[in-house]
Amino acid sequence: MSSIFSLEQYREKACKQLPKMVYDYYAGGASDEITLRNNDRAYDRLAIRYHVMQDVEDRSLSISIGGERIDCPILIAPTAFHRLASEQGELDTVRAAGNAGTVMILSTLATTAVEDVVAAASGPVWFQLYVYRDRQATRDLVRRAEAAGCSALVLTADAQVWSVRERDERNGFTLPEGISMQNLEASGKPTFPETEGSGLGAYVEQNFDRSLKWSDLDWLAGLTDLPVWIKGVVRGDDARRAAEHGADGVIVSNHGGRQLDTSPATITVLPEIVQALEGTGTEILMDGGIRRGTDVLKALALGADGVCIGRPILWGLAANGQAGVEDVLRILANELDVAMGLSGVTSVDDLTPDLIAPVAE
Ligand SMILES: Cc1cc2nc3c(=O)[nH]c(=O)nc-3n(C[C@H](O)[C@H](O)[C@H](O)COP(=O)(O)O)c2cc1C
Ligand SMILES: CCCCCCC(=O)C(=O)O
Repeated sequence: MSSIFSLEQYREKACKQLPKMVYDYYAGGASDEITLRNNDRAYDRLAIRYHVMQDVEDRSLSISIGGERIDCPILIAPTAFHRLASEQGELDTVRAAGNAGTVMILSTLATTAVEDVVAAASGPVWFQLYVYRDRQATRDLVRRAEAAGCSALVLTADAQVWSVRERDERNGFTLPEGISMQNLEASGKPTFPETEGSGLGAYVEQNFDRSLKWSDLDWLAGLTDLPVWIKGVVRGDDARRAAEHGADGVIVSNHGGRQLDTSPATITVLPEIVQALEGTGTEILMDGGIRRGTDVLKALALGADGVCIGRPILWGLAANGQAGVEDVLRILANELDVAMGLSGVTSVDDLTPDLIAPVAE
């Protein structure tokens, strides 16, 4: 019987086990980490106005997303470098995703090749795309993701310019010998720069396309038959533009507080984005600071079709590999199930905005 009951306990365990450079990279945010903290805290400022006497004997957490039915509305956000947390890295994560009945979104910067990840999967894998200055390298990534069997592409739009990440600078973040960005081997862009301080900024500077604009979303949507999502949106007008430029889905995200510090907590901008996308058929996911089932419930009630979690997956992975990731997903899903039952709701579709109210001061 596990003595871990919460995602916070997984974070504490991972913190004890991981080298400081890795823990800080996973845990950290941009600059003063204000958005990082606000992502978490914003859920506490919302109360759940629950119903009673609703017969909640039979409950289901299943949802349809991107044309697929999955058991659990908690998806795995794309995060780089899983082999810094466990030897099997992304293979552990994708096996856990399959057993939990959810989607894994694989990072461009995975430390396992997309072909190997999909081969180990028993559920859907989506591919997160960073657009490289070298468009042929970007096309190659798309073709590899398609050929491997990924079922959607997720274009990350909030990292054209690298943020200031003081923890990584202080620690001189680098990739250890033997760990590399496996999806970029073919395009000859696998190397992590040797620099003073963190190599992350230098890599992004050299490789990511800073000129990314809305017409590039049309370009990507025209390049592939896969559904295209855009990740990193925090405004209604941008969400609407994304839909106009061919996005099938939008991920409301501020990159877990790792890019523009003092950008808004994602749960606070979700209603604006839901409103902007009304009637467009564009699906909505959101991430940032989700650590409790009640956080998930609030996001779903305010109009997200599902949520993603980033760091808690890495904590599970570091603490206990595949079993740790499965346990993180199990704990959060169980908390959501309890929160739904106690709110008088039996299915995700029945979570509605009237359940949520600002906490009275
Ligand atoms: C260590 C780490 C690496 C990340 N790498 C990527 C990435 O490669 N691509 C991407 O689009 N987002 C990346 N993100 C952002 C996550 O996809 C997600 O937006 C964020 O982690 C959600 O917040 P949470 O960690 O509070 O759940 C990363 C986040 C972390 C913590
Ligand atoms: C190799 C440099 C880029 C790493 C990007 C991973 C990421 O998005 C993050 O937030 O960290």
